[in-house]
Amino acid sequence: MRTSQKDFNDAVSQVKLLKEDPGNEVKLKLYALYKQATEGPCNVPKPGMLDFINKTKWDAWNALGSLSKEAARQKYVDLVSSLSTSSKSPSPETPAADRKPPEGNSLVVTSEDGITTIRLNRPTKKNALTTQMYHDIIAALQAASKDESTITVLTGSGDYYCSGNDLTNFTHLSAGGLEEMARSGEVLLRDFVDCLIDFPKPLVAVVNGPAVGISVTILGLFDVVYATDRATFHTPFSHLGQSPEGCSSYTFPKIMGSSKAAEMLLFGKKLTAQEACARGLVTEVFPDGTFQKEVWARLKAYSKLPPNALRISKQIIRKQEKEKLHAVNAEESSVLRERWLSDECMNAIASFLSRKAKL
Ligand SMILES: CCCCCCCCCC/C=C/CC(=O)SCCNC(=O)CCNC(=O)[C@H](O)C(C)(C)COP(=O)(O)OP(=O)(O)OC[C@H]1O[C@@H](n2cnc3c(N)ncnc32)[C@H](O)[C@@H]1OP(=O)(O)O
Repeated sequence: MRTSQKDFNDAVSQVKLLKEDPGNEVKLKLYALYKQATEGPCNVPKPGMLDFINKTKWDAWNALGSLSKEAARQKYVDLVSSLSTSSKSPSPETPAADRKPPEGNSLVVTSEDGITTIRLNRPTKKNALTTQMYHDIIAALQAASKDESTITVLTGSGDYYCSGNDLTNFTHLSAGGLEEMARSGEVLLRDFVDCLIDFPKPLVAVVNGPAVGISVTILGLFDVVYATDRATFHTPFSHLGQSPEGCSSYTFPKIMGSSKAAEMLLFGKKLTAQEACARGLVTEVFPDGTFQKEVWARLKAYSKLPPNALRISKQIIRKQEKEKLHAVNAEESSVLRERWLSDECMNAIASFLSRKAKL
C-alpha cells in the first residue's frame, strides 16, 4: 500500500507527541528518513570534523544513498508507527518489576544505619555521568563529609555500576564553542576528583555491575571496593582518543604494577571482577545472587565502629599522598582538555553517537 503525503504529515506530527524519548539512534534514523523523504538524496556539503552533531546527521542522511522519496516516506511512517505502539503507557496490570524506573532523579542520596549512600540512577543509560551528575556528586560528598554517617557508599541502580562519562556531554556546546566546553570540562573534572581525594570518611564503592571509564579510574581513591562477580572493569581511553584521569596514571601502577596498569590504561584491557581483585583494584568479589545481602550486612557492621577513629585512621593512611594526588589530578585534567579537542577524540565520540562502534 502506498503511503500518502497525509500519512507522512500525520507521522511527523505524531513524533512530536511521543511520550518517551525514543533515544538518539532512533532520532537519527527519523532525521535521515525525513530529509530523504522531503529533499531526496543528501545534497549538501559534509560538515567539518569538529561539528559532531551535524556531521553525524549528515552521515545518517548520506547513508540512505539513492532511496526514493516515496520509499523514505514509507519507512518513516513505519518507524513512527512502531514507536507509537511501544511508547503507549503500561496498562494498570503491568507488574511494577517490568516497568522502567523514571529517568528524572539521576542521583539518589539516602542516609540510614550510619551509611550515606550515593546511588547513580540512570539505569536506562547504564548510569552514564552527565555534567549535572558530577556537580550533584560533588554536593553529595560535601554534605556526607559533614553528616552523622560513619561510612559513605557509591553504587549504581540496575544492571550497570556506571558506563563512565556521558558521551553526549560533548554535544552540549555553549556560545564559547568547543574550547569553552573543554575548559569547563577540565575544571569540573578537577573539582570532582579533588573532592574524592579530600573525602575525610571511609569511602566504599559497591560495584553492582560493569564499570567503564571514570567510574573505574577513581576506584584507586576509594578505601574499599566490593564487586559482584558480574562486574567488569574497562578503561577504553585510547579507543576514545582520550587519556587517563581520576589519578589512575598514578594509583593504578602503584596498585597493580606498571605493566598491568599499562595494559588497562593504554590498551583498554577489560578485567573481570576476579582479575581486578587479583590486581588489588577490588577488595573482595561476591556471587551476584548474594552480593547485595552480604555487602550491606558487612557495611552495617562496619558503620558501628567509632567514627572519629575511622576518620583519623583514614587521614593517617592518605595524608602522605594527598599533595601528590592533587598534582596528578591537575595534570591529567589539563592533558584531557587538549585531548577533547583532538580529531582522534572527536571521531570516536561521533562514532559512538552514530552507533557505529560499541566498546
Ligand atoms: C568536554 C565536556 C566534558 C564534560 C564533563 C567532563 C567531566 C569529566 C570527564 C571525564 C572523562 C572520563 C572518560 C570516560 O569515562 S571514558 C568512558 C566513556 N564511556 C564509554 O565509552 C561507554 C560507551 N557505552 C558503551 O560502549 C555501551 O553503551 C555499553 C556501556 C558497553 C553498554 O552496551 P549495551 O549494548 O549493554 O547497552 P546500550 O549501548 O544499548 O546502552 C543503553 C543506553 O545507554 C546509553 N549509554 C551507555 N553508555 C553511555 C555513555 N557513556 N554516554 C552516553 N550514553 C550512554 C546508550 O547510548 C543507550 O542509549 P539509547 O537507548 O538512547 O540508545
